[in-house]
Amino acid sequence: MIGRLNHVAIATADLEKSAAVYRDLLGAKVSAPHALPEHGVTVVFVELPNTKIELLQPLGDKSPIAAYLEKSPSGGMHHVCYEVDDIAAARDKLAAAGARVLGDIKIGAHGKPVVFLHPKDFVGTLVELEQA
Ligand SMILES: CC[C@@H](C(=O)O)C(=O)SCCNC(=O)CCNC(=O)[C@H](O)C(C)(C)COP(=O)(O)OP(=O)(O)OC[C@H]1O[C@@H](n2cnc3c(N)ncnc32)[C@H](O)[C@@H]1OP(=O)(O)O
Ligand SMILES: [Co+2]
Repeated sequence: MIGRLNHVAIATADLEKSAAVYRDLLGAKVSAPHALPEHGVTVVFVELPNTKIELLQPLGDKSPIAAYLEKSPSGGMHHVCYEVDDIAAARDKLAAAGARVLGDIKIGAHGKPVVFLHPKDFVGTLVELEQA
């Protein structure tokens, strides 16, 4: 079902400082910050030759990454995103198998449909699916 690794997301309380680590220390191509109020995050994209890193900072008072940062104030790996050909079919198949699907399919940071799967059903890792 899953295809390419689309991105790995890292939660941070200080987006500017984290972007500087990737840009200035690691020498990566780093975007300007994009606010995504529908997702409750501001994101910076780090372009790597074979995938992307998303640096995420909470946006608004109901951010889905706020509780994570309370537990890990220095930040950390938040989710992995795999590409699928048909996101509705993937969601339905996983839900039928008993996996917890978190909310509805939404349009994600790359303008494509995305949906999240509960970390407790995926080896302790929050999984995002993105339609390729
Ligand atoms: C940039 C836009 C978009 C894109 O296109 O790429 C994005 O990536 S947006 C990214 C942010 N959006 C989301 O994360 C949406 C989905 N997330 C959620 O629905 C919630 O965050 C959650 C996963 C259900 C957790 O909700 P929360 O209120 O934080 O619940 P708990 O704190 O009670 O956590 C329950 C349980 O799960 C563990 N947990 C939580 N988050 C993670 C995580 N990221 N990775 C691994 N494990 C996680 C948490 O520790 C709890 O465990 P226990 O303490 O053992 O119960
Ligand atoms: Co993501």
